[in-house]
Amino acid sequence: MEHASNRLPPLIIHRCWPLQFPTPRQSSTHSEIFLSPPLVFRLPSLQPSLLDRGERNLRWGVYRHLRHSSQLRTQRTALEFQLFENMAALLPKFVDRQVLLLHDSDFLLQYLFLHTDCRILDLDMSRKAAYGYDYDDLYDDYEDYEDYECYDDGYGENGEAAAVNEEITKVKPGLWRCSICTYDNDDSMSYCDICGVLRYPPSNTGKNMEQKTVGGVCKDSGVSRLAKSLFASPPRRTPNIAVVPLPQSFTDDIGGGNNFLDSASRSRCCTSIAPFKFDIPSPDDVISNRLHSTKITPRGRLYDCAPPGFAEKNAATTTQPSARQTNNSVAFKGKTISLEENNNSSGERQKYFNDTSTVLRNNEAVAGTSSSRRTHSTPTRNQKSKHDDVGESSSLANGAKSESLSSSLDSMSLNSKSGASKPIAPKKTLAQYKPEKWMLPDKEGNVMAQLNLAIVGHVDSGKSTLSGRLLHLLGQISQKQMHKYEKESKQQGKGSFAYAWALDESAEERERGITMTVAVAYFDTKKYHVVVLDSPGHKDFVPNMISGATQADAAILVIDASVGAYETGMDVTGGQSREHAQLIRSFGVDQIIVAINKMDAVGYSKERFELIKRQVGSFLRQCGFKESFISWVPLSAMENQNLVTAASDDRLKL
Ligand SMILES: Nc1nc2c(ncn2[C@@H]2O[C@H](COP(=O)(O)OP(=O)(O)OP(=O)(O)O)[C@@H](O)[C@H]2O)c(=O)[nH]1
Repeated sequence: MEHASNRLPPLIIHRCWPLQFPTPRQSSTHSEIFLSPPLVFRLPSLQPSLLDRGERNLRWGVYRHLRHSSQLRTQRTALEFQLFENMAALLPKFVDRQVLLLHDSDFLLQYLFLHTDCRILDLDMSRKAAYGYDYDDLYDDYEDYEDYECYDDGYGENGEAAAVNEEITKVKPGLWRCSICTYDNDDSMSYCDICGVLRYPPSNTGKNMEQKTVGGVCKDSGVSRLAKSLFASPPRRTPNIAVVPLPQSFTDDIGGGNNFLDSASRSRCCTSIAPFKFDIPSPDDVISNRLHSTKITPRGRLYDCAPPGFAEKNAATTTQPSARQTNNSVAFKGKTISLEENNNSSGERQKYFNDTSTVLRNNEAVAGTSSSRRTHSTPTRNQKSKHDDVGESSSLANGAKSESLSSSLDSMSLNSKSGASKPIAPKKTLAQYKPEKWMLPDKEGNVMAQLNLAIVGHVDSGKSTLSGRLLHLLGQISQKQMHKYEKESKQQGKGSFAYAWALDESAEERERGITMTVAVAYFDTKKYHVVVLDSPGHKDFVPNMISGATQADAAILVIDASVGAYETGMDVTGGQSREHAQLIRSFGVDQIIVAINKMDAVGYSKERFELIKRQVGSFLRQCGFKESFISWVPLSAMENQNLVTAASDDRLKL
């Protein structure tokens, strides 16, 4: 066995809560690295092109292939790649031993302890007892970590971990385990019966996704920037860090070497945000049956990452799996893109979409009918609203109309001096859309990769409202259900939260008017099963937010443009806009849409938008986001500006 110590200096591994990463130290005698064990470990060398330090180099596809491999995540530090290189040599042995079946990083730590000269500083006392690790009192200041008991992965003081984990990870024949909520589904299910997450790997691989084309997406339609961002793939990335290639045995082990890696990377890792797929509108009852919102439950993987007590704490306010049958709401975290973006041929946005046009060009998307357990029906066409939604739905259904909608407001401009926008009452009816061709599901293919999309941002920035509104516009929330939310929220004197109620399901969340747990919803695009992770914005629930963020492939950062609220969110001493952006990036998310919400509250001021864009952009670049991976969208979730369709208010046209 080749010991990593042959190639690397002794390594001290610190385990710590992700928010407490200190600066690693390196001396001539040893190196240090800080690991956040419950989070995602970026396996090295799985695909060289993904090994840019700033990139997310491993996605869930790989995890799933490795049968729910260890969850371990390293902070990006100068030393990270030392561990990566080390792991490149170690991983084949891991796979051989099937230790990747285990759920936590302890096996890695144990392995390194046993087979290398690494000095392992494990901050979990019980494990220290079990493994006999040395403990250095110098690091007592990490005692906070011990508060997070939910990080316990089953390793008891009696060293029964392996047996426990083996039992946990064992899936009975005829079942498959959801990677998100860990529910054991019947083999016939393509989606998790509890949380709706796409089965991966699929039971029926179907046609090669590469054979699908998505040409012409959004070209002519009135689709907004938000929708387009969801369709778009980011620019191709160029690796800038040399990588030690994996031994052949490892690539063989994980499923066919390059073929697998290519496949995994295509579907999961690197390049594309899925083509956006709108479910075909359907009658209320069908919608009710099709859609559901669920919180990630204590049994779910997300809670594995939360501090101890959170699972229990949130159990009371968490929608249990059964709630799926009674609640039609679906959490959607969306990106907003303006129609204008569609027609804009200049500037960054155009560049972005030029860069990201691969998917768009190829997409003839198709939406929403991929779920085998869903019932599809012909869209109803008799429920058109007289409200704005109708116009938007019309423009969504027929791209040509979007221009006329826009041109009808040509006299307006994005200027604060033009005054506050005319208040528009929340829409009361469900728009029924006639889906465009690109919205329709890919009937030819039956396999979709999964894209996890997190919605993050400061408390009260409008994340849930934006999500609920989008779901409504997309026909994912029925008219009947929306009326119910409106009625109930008004009865509680919280009428403005009607859309948020689609996501904030628990009594406590509704009472307090804040999201407390991550809401999960989904929708399908032609090639992707998009899982929406609606994160709480209150700082008290950062661990919950993290639990969602660690799953994310892409994110929408919602910024409240209101005077005072924006500044608070960006405050260095607790602004959650800042913290969420940092966290999202540190968890490997590099594609982000900044949704500058509540533009109505600042009179759709272009100056305000530009100010926020400049300041937040600067901060995001500091966080490590690349300019080309950031998309900016001014919008008003409440007034339905720049969501699914282009803004009807010219002041929002950039
Ligand atoms: N004026 C205006 N108010 C909005 C807009 N979007 C949301 N709001 C209001 O902002 C308040 C908070 O909205 P939420 O959707 O609950 O915000 P959130 O970010 O989900 O809140 P947390 O999940 O608790 O962080 C509600 O009263 C909404 O009505 C908008 O576009 N314009």
